[in-house]
Amino acid sequence: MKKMLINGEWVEASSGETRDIINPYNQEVIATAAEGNEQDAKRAIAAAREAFDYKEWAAIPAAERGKMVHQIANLIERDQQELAELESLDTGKTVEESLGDMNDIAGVFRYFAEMADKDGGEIIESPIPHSTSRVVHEPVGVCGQITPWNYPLLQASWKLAPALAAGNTLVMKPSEITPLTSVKTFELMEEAGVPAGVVNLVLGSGDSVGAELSGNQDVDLISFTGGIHTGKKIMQAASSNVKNLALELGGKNPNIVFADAEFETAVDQAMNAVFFHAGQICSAGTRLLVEESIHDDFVNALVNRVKNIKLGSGFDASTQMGPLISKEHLSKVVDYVENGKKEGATVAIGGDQPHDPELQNGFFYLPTVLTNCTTDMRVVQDEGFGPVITVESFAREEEAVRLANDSIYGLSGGVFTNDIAKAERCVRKMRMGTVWINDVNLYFPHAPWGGYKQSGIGRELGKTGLEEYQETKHIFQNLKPEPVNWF
Ligand SMILES: NC(=O)c1ccc[n+]([C@@H]2O[C@H](COP(=O)([O-])OP(=O)(O)OC[C@H]3O[C@@H](n4cnc5c(N)ncnc54)[C@H](O)[C@@H]3O)[C@@H](O)[C@H]2O)c1
Ligand SMILES: C[N+](C)(C)CC=O
Repeated sequence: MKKMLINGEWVEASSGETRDIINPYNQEVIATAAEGNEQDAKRAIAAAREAFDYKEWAAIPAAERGKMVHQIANLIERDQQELAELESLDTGKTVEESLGDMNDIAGVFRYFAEMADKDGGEIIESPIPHSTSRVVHEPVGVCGQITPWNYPLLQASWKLAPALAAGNTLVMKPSEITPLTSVKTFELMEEAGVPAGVVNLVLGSGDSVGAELSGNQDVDLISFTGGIHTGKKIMQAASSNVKNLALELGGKNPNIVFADAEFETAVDQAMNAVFFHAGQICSAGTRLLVEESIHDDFVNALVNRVKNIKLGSGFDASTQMGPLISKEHLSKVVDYVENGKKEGATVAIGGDQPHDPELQNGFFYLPTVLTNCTTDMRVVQDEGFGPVITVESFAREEEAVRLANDSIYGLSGGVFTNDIAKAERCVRKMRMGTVWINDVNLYFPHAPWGGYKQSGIGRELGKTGLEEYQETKHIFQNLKPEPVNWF
């Protein structure tokens, strides 16, 4: 039984309810987890409040917090194989991808550990005679953190590491369908010496635990990664006590390929952009925009490569693409493509579930390329979150940028060209939080991550990622206090 960590104790749900955790490759039950509810969330919030307001955590020097966060990184590195296998069991992604995630995750903890004691505040030149003025950064308080199923531990690490480094306490709710690596990591945080009540883990559904975290008056900040519709609900709930709010939402990310790009690289990266983790990536380059003069050659080359993508178990070293996360999500991807066909898109390859008998117990969908797409189609505008790429063509640079920006989302985008000036012109006009030139889907702890437009509010990672977990306080001191005699 996977339990919840509340105030330093591993507990079952107060209701006694549990949930089966399913392997998306074969639908086997891989674990049973406590299914918490609002009452469990309330207890965890109260513990985090108490730990922040009245326990020794607030007095621990920043350097000590930094050491603790470093130790979490050490333990993640020690247990990376076990964590990677749990992540692959839970999500279906290949163990190779999960090992890459674990390496990134340890790096995130190290990055924020290093930052923990580097901020000594700032002296302001006071305009008032005989006074001093300075700015200090303080933790926000109790943080509610809600994470999705596609990168369960990676997305959690982007929240846990800065929150702890900045001196907050927290309650995390992972996706109810992928809690395994979060449970293990909370065990590691205990082992690293994080005091009781500072980190709390509540398992359960978004409607109960997630809604409580978003609306509860004792939570000072809510940090959410997930879909746009949930993000809007959380934003509304967070208004009840004007919480600090960080939203990392979805994307419908364009990848522009100009005729002068290095052809083989652009084809290869167009595939990397969308077929890793079966396209279940917020920044997946699902909208391919190809210059007219190379459109047909590009599509042919892409289809020839896509034919060879090997689907299978994440635990088989030859597998390149695993299943989708769940039956419900598979049926959404099926509907998304079927609607695209009705709208007039042509299936160049894929467009169906595989017929291979070995894949029939898993939630597989074939890697799919849709051509004859136009920007007004739902299949081009909506985030499908599956292994599906739509192809549009353009004649001129301005048209490529206009098509790229024609979206409610603004998470990420790519440009492939050998003309540096053209690349720079394009990326400066693209309304997205991350843009890549001649590359795709790169992220690292030092650079901020987040979205323009409806892809979110705020930034994770980088210096900004720490600042999200800090309040800014101005301290003014009068060095020559005397009556003003105004009244
Ligand atoms: N921008 C990013 O960095 C980023 C990263 C990863 C995933 N995502 C996005 O996440 C989405 C896929 O994840 P998902 O399907 O798990 O998203 P989701 O919005 O369905 O769920 C995310 C989390 O929110 C919880 N939740 C659901 N309803 C809630 C409510 N009413 N109140 C509070 N919490 C609630 C869920 O239980 C889960 O833990 C995609 O849209 C993807 O683009 C974005
Ligand atoms: C943010 N990222 C790219 C790690 C995962 C998005 O789903």
